[in-house]
Amino acid sequence: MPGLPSGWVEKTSKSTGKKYYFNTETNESQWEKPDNEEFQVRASHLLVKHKGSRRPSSWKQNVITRTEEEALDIIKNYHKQITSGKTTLAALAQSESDCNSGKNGGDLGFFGPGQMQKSFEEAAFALKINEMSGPVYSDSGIHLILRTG
Ligand SMILES: O=C(CCc1ccccc1)N[C@H](Cc1nc2ccccc2[nH]1)C(=O)O
Repeated sequence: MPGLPSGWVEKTSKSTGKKYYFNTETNESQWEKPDNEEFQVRASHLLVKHKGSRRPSSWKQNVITRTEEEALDIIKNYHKQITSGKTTLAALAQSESDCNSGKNGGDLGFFGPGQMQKSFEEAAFALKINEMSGPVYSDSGIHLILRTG
């Protein structure tokens, strides 16, 4: 679990027994766990699903029938197109990603630990800013991940 930003502590409300968060430096309190930016990354991704994907359907194709091997060949081709400078991950995500985030160039926004599938999270957190992964497998299919923040 990501830590709390400095100054924040977790408390339990005496009246409701609910957990809340109190900042010992500012004396502010809030019900939501404060986001810890330093534990967050921002990333975009390009997803190629296959017949074994958790949800073998997408805006592009109602029923996805390609095999995992075929998906890997496609992802490797996209990886080559991006690393050669022929195109960008955002452009390919827009036209090719099997995830709706493709509409937004594959941008997933900021996320912290525990928010994405483990294999995706580990790959994204291992990247430097502006670095792109190789093929990353998740229950959704095979991804290319670009860390942007
Ligand atoms: O879960 C979603 C929506 C993700 C999303 C985030 C932010 C903006 C727009 C979409 N789509 C799945 C495919 C999928 N599986 C993922 C696993 C990890 C990260 C992104 C993923 N995308 C699917 O369509 O099966």
